[in-house]
Amino acid sequence: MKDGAATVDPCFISGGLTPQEALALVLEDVAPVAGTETLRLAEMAGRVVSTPIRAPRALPPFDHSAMDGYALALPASGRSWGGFRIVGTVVAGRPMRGEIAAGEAVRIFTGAAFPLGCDAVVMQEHVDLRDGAVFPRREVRAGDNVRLAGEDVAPDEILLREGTLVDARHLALLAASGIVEGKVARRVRVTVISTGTELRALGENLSEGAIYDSNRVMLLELLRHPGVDLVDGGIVPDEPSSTASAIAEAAVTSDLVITSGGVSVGEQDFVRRSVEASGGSLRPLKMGIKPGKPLAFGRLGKAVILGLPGNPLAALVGFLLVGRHLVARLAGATPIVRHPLYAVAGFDRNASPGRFEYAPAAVVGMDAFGRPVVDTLGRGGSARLLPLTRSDGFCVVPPGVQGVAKGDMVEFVPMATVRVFA
Ligand SMILES: Nc1nc2c(c(=O)[nH]1)N[C@H]1C(S)=C(S)[C@@H](COP(=O)(O)OP(=O)(O)OC[C@H]3O[C@@H](n4cnc5c(N)ncnc54)[C@H](O)[C@@H]3O)O[C@H]1N2
Ligand code: MOO
Repeated sequence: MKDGAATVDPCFISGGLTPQEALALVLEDVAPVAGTETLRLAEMAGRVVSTPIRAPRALPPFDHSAMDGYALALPASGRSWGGFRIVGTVVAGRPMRGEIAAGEAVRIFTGAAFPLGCDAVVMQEHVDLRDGAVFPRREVRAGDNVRLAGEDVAPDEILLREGTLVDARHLALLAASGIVEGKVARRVRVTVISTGTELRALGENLSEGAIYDSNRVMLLELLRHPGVDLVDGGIVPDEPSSTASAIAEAAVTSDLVITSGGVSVGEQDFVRRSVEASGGSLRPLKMGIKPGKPLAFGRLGKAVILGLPGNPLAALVGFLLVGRHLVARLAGATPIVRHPLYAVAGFDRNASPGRFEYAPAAVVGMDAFGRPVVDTLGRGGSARLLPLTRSDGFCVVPPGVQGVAKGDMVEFVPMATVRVFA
């Protein structure tokens, strides 16, 4: 494919559901957690608004000047030529008493309450001053440089909708409105468990055939957020009873249990059987993706279970495509609509029949049109971590006959979005 964005040939989505279809099925099955708490303003950052917050007052609360200059009381004719006698000064925080008569002016500063009787503000750069009067050098119209009470927010208007993930901008809006506290959804409790007899925790000795557990620290970091009550569920060996009891225990206190490893088809893949043995269910998602195909989703009691594959890149992609959305849904956050970004492929790659391939890629430059060019950094593989650390995101190679050729536009998912609530 040479021109335009790589499109998906539906005949080739035979390997499973598209990521969007699989996510929609999963989210259909998950409801936001019940329970709210009331928090002080600064503590609301990173939390999800559970009840709409309305404006107790207008913003701005009073008419005021947008510039340093002179507030003019225009004559009935509306003309602004000639001199306006300066009768006082008004600064921010100290409103002026009394009313200004037509033909008079007040020295005014940005943020100062607009004096009664005045019609407009002229910037100080646009006037001449003579004999205690101000002479505008250009026409001034009523309303110029005046910010009216309520022009930003009307009283009782909704400031934050239910489902808003509170960030610095929302805190500023609430503070401007004088709101000291607000109701947010309770934090979502997520437990992360690594499964695998070969896994060792950091600090332990590596015996023959063992590796250090790297998924847990990665997933915990991707989940670290004020809206998440994180639990490190440790490592469980590939053994039915310990896997079952670790998952069952976590499911009692957690809204979401994320496991990695043990979800594939081998006899040593105990996660599904463990969840089922405890009375829950866990099904492969049948998502047509590479890596990450063995992803599984289910329930145990009230908890949602997400089984990520063991290979680190596959676990990360599973978290990108499903895990982070599950947490957002459980928290009651309004889904963030992100339109796909595209970049110019600096590489050739065959498509994987029936699978969307997520290939770590780095931005390596710009083309003649100023568009970013991305490259996939040589040989990848779902067990490799080093190329991942050198990448800026993922290129999505869609299923289709042609694959991607140098110069094609490919979807690019920035690494910054591979996080909870991102
Ligand atoms: N016969 C088949 N074998 C496999 C298939 C398949 O379809 N048929 N799929 C392969 C794919 S793709 C993946 S991905 C893996 C997923 O398998 P599991 O989720 O069951 O994962 P494990 O077998 O437990 O581990 C896979 C790999 O990852 C390493 N691992 C596991 N946990 C961690 C961790 N916490 N930190 C670092 N590395 C971890 C583990 O040692 C294995 O090397 O299955 C393929 N096989
Ligand atoms: O999910 Mo596996 O790592 O696709 O390669």
